Amino acid sequence: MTTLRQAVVWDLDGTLIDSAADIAAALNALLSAHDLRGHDVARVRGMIGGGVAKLIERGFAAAGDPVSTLSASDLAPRFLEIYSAAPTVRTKLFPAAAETLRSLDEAGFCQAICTNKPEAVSCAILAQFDILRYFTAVVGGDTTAAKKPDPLPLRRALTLLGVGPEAAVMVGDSAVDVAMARALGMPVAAVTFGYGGCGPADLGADALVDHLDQVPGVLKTLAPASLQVQ
Ligand SMILES: O=C(O)COP(=O)(O)O
Ligand SMILES: [Mg+2]
Repeated sequence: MTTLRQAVVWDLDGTLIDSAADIAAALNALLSAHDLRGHDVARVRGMIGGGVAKLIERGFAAAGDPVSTLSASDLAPRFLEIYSAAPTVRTKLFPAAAETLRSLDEAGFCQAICTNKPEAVSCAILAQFDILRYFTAVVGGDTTAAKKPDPLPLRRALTLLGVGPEAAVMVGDSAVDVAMARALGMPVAAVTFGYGGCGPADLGADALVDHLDQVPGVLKTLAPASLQVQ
């Protein structure tokens, strides 16, 4: 049996970490500084996944004060300052996240993160939960010139992993994850507990995952047998 390296590229928010409460707290602090009312966590969940500027744009629009894309980008550094000061107060790993990453690592898979969250705070959060060591690469929303759903960050992740798209599977929670993987012809699994916005079944993923401990089994069904790591 061949033992070619096989890779898993993970989304972060809504897939490995349940980060909505800390993101909501930072967004609400920013809204409050502009004399606007905040949103509850459930509402903010649906705003996550497009990167910081998109979150701000959605947050201000929902508070009744739409800001242009340009000023959402202007507000991004302040949001990031607030968020980066306390990114793991209420954030938790989803059940079995650490165990799944460890078992895939032990089975010989190489793993990367491809998130629209900025790279530095993503690495800080992964380190905080002691799972940074499982990733060969962390590609954030500010790492390349484009964000998901553009395939550029996924290409960067694969380059850093040293594999082609035929040897990798994407695991995410949103339409942007599915679209990005499709653009490179990569199989994609979607978690059903994430921040996807639409129903998981509507994402058009190749497989659905209700619990992260199902991921190793799902990888077997999605990856060509010739690439399976023994
Ligand atoms: O939108 C964000 O900031 C991050 O979201 P992601 O980790 O799901 O890409
Ligand atoms: Mg996500």
